[in-house]
Amino acid sequence: MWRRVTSLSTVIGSSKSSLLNLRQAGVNFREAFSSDVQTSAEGRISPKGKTPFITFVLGGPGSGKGTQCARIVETFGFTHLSAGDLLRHEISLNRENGAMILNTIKEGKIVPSEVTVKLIKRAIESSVNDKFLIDGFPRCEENRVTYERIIGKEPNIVLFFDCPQEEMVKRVLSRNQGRVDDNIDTIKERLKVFKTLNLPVINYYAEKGKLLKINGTGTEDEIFERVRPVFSAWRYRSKHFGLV
Ligand SMILES: Nc1ncnc2c1ncn2[C@@H]1O[C@H](COP(=O)(O)OP(=O)(O)O)[C@@H](O)[C@H]1O
Ligand SMILES: O=c1ccn([C@@H]2O[C@H](COP(=O)(O)OP(=O)(O)O)[C@@H](O)[C@H]2O)c(=O)[nH]1
Ligand SMILES: [Mg+2]
Repeated sequence: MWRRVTSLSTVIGSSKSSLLNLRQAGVNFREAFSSDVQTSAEGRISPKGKTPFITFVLGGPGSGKGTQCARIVETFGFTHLSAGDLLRHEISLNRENGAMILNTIKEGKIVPSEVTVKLIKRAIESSVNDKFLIDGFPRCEENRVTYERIIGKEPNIVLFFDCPQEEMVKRVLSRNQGRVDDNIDTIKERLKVFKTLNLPVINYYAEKGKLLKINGTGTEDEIFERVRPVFSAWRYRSKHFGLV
């Protein structure tokens, strides 16, 4: 089971108290906020020569990943890499994999890991930033293992937006972005894929002490107030201890 992070909602005040609350919530700080992490055989992947600080953002379809990522970008200066957006961009460019990606998304299945990881790697390498939110990835164990093999490091922390299924379905059906997968049939498949393939990845990170489970219900503002302490703690640590 993942570690419960319900106390996040009560974290207010200084960044120091945020750190304490997060520690009580079971976050492994040595692991989560350390810049002393492995790099790939090809060397460091950040253009600044620094190992980037990577946050994976997970949750079911409609759990609010993209919405909260936009808020984190605005407040904490991260670069948002949505795996789904990177894949949709490939479709729009009519690249060789475009048709395969489109069909996979229509069916609510998972695109082959190497395709997605290469897009993520390219986006990280072409950015001048050194802190990233990777949204909607990894979606299965094979995604996770392929990422670690190609990128050469694990994420520093993993956010999981926990949201009831009925709420996720309601949000997706009213998203109105013209997405080919925002229909009831594909949503059913996406929910199945989430439960069977993504939850094991979420549990894996919980076991490693890297998971921050966030209650994904309530207004966008309320949810962001649960997210904020995570990054306030990160900023405090990076300022005072010189870590990324
Ligand atoms: N807290 C919230 N309450 C109600 N609707 C929300 C909330 N957060 C996001 N939404 C809306 O729900 C839909 C799905 O949100 P999104 O961030 O795209 O989720 P995800 O990236 O996890 O699929 C969007 O239309 C978004 O505007
Ligand atoms: O790493 C990823 C991310 C997304 N997708 C595909 O892209 C779709 C949409 O993903 P996105 O993250 O945009 O959906 P969200 O969860 O935000 O609704 C998924 O259902 C998958 O078919 C994938 O195959 N691999
Ligand atoms: Mg999204």
